[in-house]
Amino acid sequence: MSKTYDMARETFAQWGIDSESALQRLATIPISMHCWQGDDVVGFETKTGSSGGGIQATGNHPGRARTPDELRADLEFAYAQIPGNHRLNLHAMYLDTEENPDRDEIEFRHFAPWVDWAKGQGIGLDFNPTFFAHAKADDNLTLSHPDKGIRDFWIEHGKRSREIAAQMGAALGSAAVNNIWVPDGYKDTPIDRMAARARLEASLDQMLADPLGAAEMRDAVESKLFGIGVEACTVGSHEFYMGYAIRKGTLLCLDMGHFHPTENVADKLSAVSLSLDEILLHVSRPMRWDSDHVILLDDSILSMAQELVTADLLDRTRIGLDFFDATISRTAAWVIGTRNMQKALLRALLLPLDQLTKAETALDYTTRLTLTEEFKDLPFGAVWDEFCARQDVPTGLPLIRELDAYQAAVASRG
Ligand SMILES: C[C@H](O)[C@H](O)[C@@H](O)C(=O)CO
Ligand SMILES: [Mn+2]
Repeated sequence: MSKTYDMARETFAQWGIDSESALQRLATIPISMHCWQGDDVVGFETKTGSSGGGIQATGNHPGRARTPDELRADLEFAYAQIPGNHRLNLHAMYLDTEENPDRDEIEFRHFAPWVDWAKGQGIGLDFNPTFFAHAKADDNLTLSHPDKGIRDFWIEHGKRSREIAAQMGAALGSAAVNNIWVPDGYKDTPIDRMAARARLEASLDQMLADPLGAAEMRDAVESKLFGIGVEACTVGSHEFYMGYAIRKGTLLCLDMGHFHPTENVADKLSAVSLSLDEILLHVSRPMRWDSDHVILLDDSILSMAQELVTADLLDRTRIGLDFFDATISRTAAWVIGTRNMQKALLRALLLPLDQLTKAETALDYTTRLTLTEEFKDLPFGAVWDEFCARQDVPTGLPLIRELDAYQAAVASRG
């Protein structure tokens, strides 16, 4: 134990906070790191369509992973710089096979190398059907397309994705979340929103009809406000999916970039959790729109972590990340973003909750404000450094040296 940590431990103890319990709790919280930060959401299929689903990585920093092996090597490096034991969130378009199955033909075996690798790493996997970057998504309509043939194609893709997720969960002994994000929408004002939403609902019902075991997989549905090319209407809006998740018992995915920029997504956690068993988060940093910037240790992330702790939602929330920045080192992006999520959680775990709730219940808002502001000066950094040291993960200058050296080693990738 370092001297600095020892002093910090004393300081927190004076406020009635046990930093050791905070460290122990933090070590048990897995973050599901998204594979798509490593290759700018390109995937490993032979591309058949132009639709990017309105999401777009910008930048051309050297080092993009071009193969599953390169992506796994980058992930291994990133995990080694992140304290704790985490998960990988895979999209269906990241299959690893010599075959070229269409989306409605994918099977578990096309992802077997990922499962073997995850076993070796001791990490869990999560999964996502990919309803974009395909010729049959070029109308910006998939599960809600007026053409039954197109809807059926995507329903089959969705069913297969669920089965793959369930087999991943079974193989790894840890339930995989299968998150459904559908980019469907209209660039200009539609006449019949109801018909599109009714079609989406009917398609989802068919996709989810098979009740797969909760020990192997859990379904999640992700809403969105708008995307490039679907500015006027997104079929799978927040209200649509909140109702759907509550009625059907799926997880609701709250992506921090999928709301009006001034909305406080952290505020939604307690509200929706009263009607849902579990929540999935896509922690992101929207800048003016759903720009998917790397998350900072900023107010929005701190509030999110604080809500998870104060509302006692950690055991009912799967924390996933969703950002992609191709203007910086992609491995550094993963490491910085994931560590920031952990740092935010640590700060929340180090709050004097009893004192704060007592003050609030007594309507003593002066004490509540004094406490939150005084707390900002406490030595969180020393506790974080101790956490990293115990997990044998670098901080400060040694971390920067690691990140730079890895980036230099992958920069020659074509
Ligand atoms: C690649 C992801 O599925 C995607 O980012 C989705 O989760 C999303 O947030 C779309 O805006
Ligand atoms: Mn998302």
